[in-house]
Amino acid sequence: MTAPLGLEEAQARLLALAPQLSSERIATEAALGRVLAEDVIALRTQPPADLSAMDGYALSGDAQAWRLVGESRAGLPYSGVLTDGECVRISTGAMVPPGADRVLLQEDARDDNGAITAAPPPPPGRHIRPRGLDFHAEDVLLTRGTRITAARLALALAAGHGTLAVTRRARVVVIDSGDELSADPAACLPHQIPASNGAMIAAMLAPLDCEVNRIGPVPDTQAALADALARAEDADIVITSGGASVGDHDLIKPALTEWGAEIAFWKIAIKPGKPLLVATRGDCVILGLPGNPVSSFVTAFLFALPLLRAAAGEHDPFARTQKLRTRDDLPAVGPRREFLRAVEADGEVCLAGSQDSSALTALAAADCLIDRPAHSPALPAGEAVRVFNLRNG
Ligand SMILES: Nc1nc2c(c(=O)[nH]1)N[C@H]1C(S)=C(S)[C@@H](COP(=O)(O)OP(=O)(O)OC[C@H]3O[C@@H](n4cnc5c(N)ncnc54)[C@H](O)[C@@H]3O)O[C@H]1N2
Ligand code: MOO
Repeated sequence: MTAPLGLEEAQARLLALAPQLSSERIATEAALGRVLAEDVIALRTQPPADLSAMDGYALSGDAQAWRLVGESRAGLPYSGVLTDGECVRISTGAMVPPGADRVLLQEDARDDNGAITAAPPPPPGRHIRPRGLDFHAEDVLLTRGTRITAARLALALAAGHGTLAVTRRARVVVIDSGDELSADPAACLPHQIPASNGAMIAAMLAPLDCEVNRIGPVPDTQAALADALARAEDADIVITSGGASVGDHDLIKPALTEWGAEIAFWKIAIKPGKPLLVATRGDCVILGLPGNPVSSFVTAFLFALPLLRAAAGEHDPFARTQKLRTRDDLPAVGPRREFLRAVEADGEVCLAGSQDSSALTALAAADCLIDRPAHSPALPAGEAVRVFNLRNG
């Protein structure tokens, strides 16, 4: 039997298998959460002209008083050219007329029958946003592989893009498996538990904007699993949970083999999450997550999310980590690298409760995972530890 793989080696082997999704062109307004398939290059300059940053008066030159000759409104510019000693009323976002070189704040202005005086007089350039302050036509604003956030969506629109080329949505099938699982959490018999992993995994994938099709709970028979897998023919990625271990009723591995999948690797030296199984069938990648809910969560976080980000072509598919001080004494670590459920407060971390791989209460309280290397000795409170932030998804 081969030894369980280390985390980074397993992640690298998985990402090397990631399907490369094709691209499609969609409305920019619909692109939230999608990944750019090409660079976004500015089609226009922003602002397109010198604009006023304040409501007030656009002045021409230094003077004791400026003669009011008109108005420049946002979307309705003044059509003339100002000469020294002239001014126009101007609103925020309106074009500064040719000849004007500064803007006087309305609150600092006095209007004596069209003679505008200033206290204090503004220096040249004051309150003018110069043309191109934000970006110029032809600037590369966003690069291929960037995921669209609300701000990036606004930037693409401002740059003149009504549509964007993005990676198509991954088709993901999520399968719950286990004889003990009840589909209805409100109608659970004493020998049953509610199926919760599939919904949890789908919720973790939601920010990555995939097409998720849920199947199950599927009973622990090879025929039932074969039926479920047959429904996943079109999937780019199949994620199962449960049945990944070595018990007599852990049938994911044989069911995958029967389906024609090839096992790429099985078992990772991490806790929780040891029985993770990875297989391929054509371009489809199958992740067999362990059934314990926390093991399912941690392996989805460390493997499924990076796999989907990589399939979409995202630059950096891995979650970010930071170093924080632990407020609790941490126990020694065995041969498996451990991911402890923890809560961050004021730049420190403390354990979130039971570290059993079935304990959803601690997972639900946690907002980060403390990463403890295999074979680490016990660590006293106050020492620095590496932490994965779960808020980053
Ligand atoms: N002899 C050994 N036994 C086990 C080993 C081992 O190496 N040798 N590994 C243990 C580890 S580590 C884990 S993790 C679990 C994983 O087992 P499975 O992936 O086969 O999961 P199941 O046995 O099917 O279920 C485990 C546990 O999780 C609950 N479960 C399963 N699916 C769901 C779901 N969709 N929603 C909610 N809860 C679910 C299930 O009821 C079980 O309680 O194996 C150890 N055993
Ligand atoms: O992965 Mo298992 O949850 O380590 O017990």
